[in-house]
Amino acid sequence: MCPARRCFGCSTPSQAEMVLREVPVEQVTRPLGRSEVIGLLFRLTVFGAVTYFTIKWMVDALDPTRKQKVEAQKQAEKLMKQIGVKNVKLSEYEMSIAAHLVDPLTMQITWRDIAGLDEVITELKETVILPVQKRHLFQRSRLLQPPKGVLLYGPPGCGKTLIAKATAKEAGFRFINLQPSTLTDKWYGESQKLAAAVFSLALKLQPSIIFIDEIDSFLRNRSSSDHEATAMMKAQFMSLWDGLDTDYSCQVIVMGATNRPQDLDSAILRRMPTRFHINQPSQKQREQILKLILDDERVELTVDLEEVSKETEGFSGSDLRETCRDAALMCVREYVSSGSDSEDIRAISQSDLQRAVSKMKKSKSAGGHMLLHAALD
Ligand SMILES: Nc1ncnc2c1ncn2[C@@H]1O[C@H](COP(=O)(O)OP(=O)(O)OP(=O)(O)O)[C@@H](O)[C@H]1O
Repeated sequence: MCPARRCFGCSTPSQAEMVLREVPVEQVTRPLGRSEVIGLLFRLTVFGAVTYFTIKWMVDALDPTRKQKVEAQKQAEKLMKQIGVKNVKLSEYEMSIAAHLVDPLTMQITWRDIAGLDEVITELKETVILPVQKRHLFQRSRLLQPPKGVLLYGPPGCGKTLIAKATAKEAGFRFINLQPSTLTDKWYGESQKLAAAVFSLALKLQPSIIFIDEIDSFLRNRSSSDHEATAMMKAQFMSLWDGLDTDYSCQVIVMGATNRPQDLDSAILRRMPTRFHINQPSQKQREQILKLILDDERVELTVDLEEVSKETEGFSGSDLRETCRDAALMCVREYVSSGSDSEDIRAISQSDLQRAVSKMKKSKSAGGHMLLHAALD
């Protein structure tokens, strides 16, 4: 007898045919019973579910950004709870942007924390804050709508970030503090989804400010050397930004800060018609900043801040703060080294401030030399 199939050479039936002959015909052709169908469906469902979850688990395990995403999600959920945002469903990408969200209620910076920039503050109040706070007064005028883009430019450490935070705080805006790396250090294609998520999140949480520090590093002059994904992300960012302009009632402002406005793409500059130059503080401004920084500190009555302000030409607000901190630390160091068990640390004196100023001048010029060498190398 031929083993497997029917042998056409002879008329002997194959093994398979023999087996089939033994199964009654009605059993092969009869329709399945109800319980058999249910059993089959159940088995198919279990099989499908196991396959789906296994594949999902494998994809998750292979995703290098998974840990970051989980962290971002936790952070975002915490923040959303804090700011009382309920019933707003966020996508995975919006979640990772929401991790950079700052609640105006928990934000500490107000106008009172900024010295010497009264003109900028007044203009911001008129152009940005008032139209938001008194919407009904401005509603009918297209000209008086708050700008969708504001640029703060000037040397580092002079208060650009302070101004942005205080604006959000005073206007009651939610503040999305975006570092360029959030969008650019991503896998191919992710940047665009994240850029879209920035705007969709800002709209869901409006009124909100999208603050982009070092906006030049992110939206600099477009060049042919741009990576294709970067170029696409920039283009998309701009078109989403334009979308804000067409939506008359939306309350989202993009606020950018830069030390290098000349590096900004002209298309970006056009989208930021309201610009503020936050320059290196003048002598009068330095005196005001020093006064503010030392306001809550123990300072000898003989300290002459006008004198200190004259000696600190070229210092930024941040340099002044560091100088005052150094002077205060001198008092602490003296207290520790004297082994005193007195309840008080002595007040900051004029000579502490003068020593701290010379130290800062030295470190600034050393920094300057280092930069010069780096540029020449
Ligand atoms: N006008 C100011 N009044 C009070 N403090 C100031 C002022 N300018 C700067 N400072 C101090 O310097 C710190 C740094 O300021 P800020 O971060 O706003 O500078 P920036 O211009 O954003 O700098 P960067 O370009 O480096 O981001 C502030 O936290 C504050 O302590």
